[in-house]
Amino acid sequence: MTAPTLTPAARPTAPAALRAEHLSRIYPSGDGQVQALAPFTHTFPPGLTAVVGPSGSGKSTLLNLLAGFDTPTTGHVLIGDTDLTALDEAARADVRLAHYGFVFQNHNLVSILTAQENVEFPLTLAGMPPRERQARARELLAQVGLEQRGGHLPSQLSGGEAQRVAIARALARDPGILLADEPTGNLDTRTGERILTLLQQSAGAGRTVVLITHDPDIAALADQRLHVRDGVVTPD
Ligand SMILES: Nc1ncnc2c1ncn2[C@@H]1O[C@H](COP(=O)(O)OP(=O)(O)OP(=O)(O)O)[C@@H](O)[C@H]1O
Repeated sequence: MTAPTLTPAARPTAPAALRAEHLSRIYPSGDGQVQALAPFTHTFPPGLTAVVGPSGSGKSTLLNLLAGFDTPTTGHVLIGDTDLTALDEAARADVRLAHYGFVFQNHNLVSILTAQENVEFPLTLAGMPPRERQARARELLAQVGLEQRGGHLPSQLSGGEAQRVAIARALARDPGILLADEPTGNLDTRTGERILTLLQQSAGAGRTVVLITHDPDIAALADQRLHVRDGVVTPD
């Protein structure tokens, strides 16, 4: 099978600049505390940024803060002119829907929905009419090479196929920012490379893609790398 390609239809209309300013996170730990992320300032450029580092170094902490899933101890996350950290949860959820797509290690597809329905789901939430969203979901599944699998449930898909559906779903609303937490972690090398190709194409379409990976070979293919060690983030 030839490698799937993402067409211009999957491009975000207005890429949003993602910036961390003096972002840090301290968690309570027993009687003391752990600095999961030391103060970190960085503008994420459009393209693919790999976040690498040993287990427990702070990678997920950083991603959760960038997504607004967690509240920083200090600092801000800026999406263009919007300060995500200054918003309440409802407003953060709106910003996430408008600007972010997410891909997780365990694809997080809804088990009782078909691949097609999973991709349609965010479009349903956005109020897109049925015919339009069905066509959009079909197009996205074709772009990830799964036009024949729309009627399959997640349990009827391989791990790599399910992850491709998850990418199609993440791209459904043309987000400017795609955050991916170990999306290749459960996959064999070849399947992982195929997922990486899709992420690279997403990034090539003008998105800001941030990818957590343990795999140095995958990190080497990113446009830039952030190395995390004991909560300290250092660019290449
Ligand atoms: N909710 C929390 N409460 C307390 N400590 C936490 C919490 N989340 C993370 N930590 C701690 O913060 C540090 C960084 O954790 P984090 O999950 O960000 O690492 P990671 O690099 O993503 O690890 P892995 O690669 O194993 O997923 C660790 O010491 C972890 O135990």
